[in-house]
Amino acid sequence: MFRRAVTALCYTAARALLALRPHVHRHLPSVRTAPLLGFNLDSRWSVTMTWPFSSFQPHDYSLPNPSWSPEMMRLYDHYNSLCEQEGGGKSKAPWVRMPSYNRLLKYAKGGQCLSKMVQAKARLFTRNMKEEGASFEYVVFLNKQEKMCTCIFQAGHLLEGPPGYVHGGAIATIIDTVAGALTTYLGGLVMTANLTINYRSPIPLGSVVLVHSLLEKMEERKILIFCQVTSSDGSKLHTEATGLFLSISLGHLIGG
Ligand SMILES: CCCCCCCCCCCCCCCC(=O)SCCNC(=O)CCNC(=O)[C@H](O)C(C)(C)COP(=O)(O)OP(=O)(O)OC[C@H]1O[C@@H](n2cnc3c(N)ncnc32)[C@H](O)[C@@H]1OP(=O)(O)O
Repeated sequence: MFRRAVTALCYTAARALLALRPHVHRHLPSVRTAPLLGFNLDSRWSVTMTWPFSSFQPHDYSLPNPSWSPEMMRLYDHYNSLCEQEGGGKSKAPWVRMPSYNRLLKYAKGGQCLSKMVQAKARLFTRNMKEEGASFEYVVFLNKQEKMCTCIFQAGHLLEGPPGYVHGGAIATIIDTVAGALTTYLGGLVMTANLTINYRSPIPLGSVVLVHSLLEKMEERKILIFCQVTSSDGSKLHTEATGLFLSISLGHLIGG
């Protein structure tokens, strides 16, 4: 369901971008979408394709790869078993796995002065490492009923800060990503306005932790999120954070 919603969002955004930039126009099949960037928990979205840009299906990085540790796999299997299954099984299950690609918009203008070369090479920060297991390995599960996300995060060796532990900026990044995913689901296109982080205990490099992200308050364009990073068994608190996200227009993103 969420995958379809994200696809519809990407599709709608792509159409708007392409309308602004007719010289890159391509044929996009017709699709029934909700209003532009208007995610709604109760809406029923219907799309006839899985990827709006071409017949090429991008790699979904939220699926297991050989670098995932047994603990990562155990948690993945656990949350996956609580999910809606493709084809209708457990359709009432509140959890969905969120797919994750290394680009959000293929033709995003990305501000006013992004060159074609930069556009072509642009990649999502958390998905830009070719070597599996070297940096951010993660999968985000969304609970639609509880309006929360849980991310299973395995921190690779390139994320070192203090010797043997994860860099605080990398922790901030995964928190921003998980909270950003939740707020995108709740509020459409968003940007982080404020992130306040308390680092309570260091995260060992290579370990698997859980990043929980929960809606605290939603007031017009403002979405307030509470986050906790814990050890995989929940016994140790590593990090706490609050994030303020603001719904934005597509024009804000592309410098219009
Ligand atoms: C398209 C396909 C998508 C597919 C999707 C798939 C999901 C895949 C997930 C990936 C997840 C990645 C997640 C990365 C998320 C980033 O990393 S975003 C990058 C980092 N953030 C930025 O660069 C943002 C830079 N800042 C800005 O652009 C602007 O300041 C903002 C945040 C958009 C706000 O500007 P604005 O819209 O003009 O808002 P403004 O009118 O100033 O303020 C509105 C209200 O908010 C309040 N406010 C604004 N800023 C603040 C603040 N910092 N603190 C407190 N209050 C504030 C104001 O006081 C005002 O309040 P009221 O007066 O209404 O009560």
